[in-house]
Amino acid sequence: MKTISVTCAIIYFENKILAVQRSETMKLPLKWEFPGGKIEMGESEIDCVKREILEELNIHIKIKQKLTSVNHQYSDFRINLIPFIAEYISGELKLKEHSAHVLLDKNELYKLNWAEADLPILKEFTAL
Ligand SMILES: Nc1nc2c([nH]c(=O)n2[C@@H]2O[C@H](COP(=O)(O)OP(=O)(O)OP(=O)(O)O)[C@@H](O)[C@H]2O)c(=O)[nH]1
Repeated sequence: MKTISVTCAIIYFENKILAVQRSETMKLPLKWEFPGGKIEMGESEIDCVKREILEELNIHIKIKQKLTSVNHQYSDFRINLIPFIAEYISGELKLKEHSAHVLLDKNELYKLNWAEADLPILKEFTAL
């Protein structure tokens, strides 16, 4: 089965963490995730995550730390999800693809209905 490599960013924004909700028409509809997307051919992980955040949210970020990648099997694809902690630098936040966003304290993140592959990331991040 196909494995896709996807980067995502846990972004500190105004002292909170930004989470975004997938739209009804995306894969994993209405699940919450950290924004990001698929790595393009020849692209570095960091270039990918910065590009995706600019495309999806219209903001610039600075990468602070890489967390542990997660390999997860969904029913129809396998994902290698590569997480980074980042901070907001500039730009006006605009959702280009997602249906909603929230800014939460670290200890509130678990309340959302996360994409399954994000759960180990959430666990590692909240324990930091
Ligand atoms: N960006 C992002 N994607 C995630 C996370 N967790 C997770 O399982 N994914 C999955 O990773 C896949 C790739 O992300 P993407 O944002 O490039 O996907 P996409 O909407 O372009 O996919 P599609 O066009 O095939 O529906 C999606 O199927 C998404 O469900 C996450 O935290 N962030």
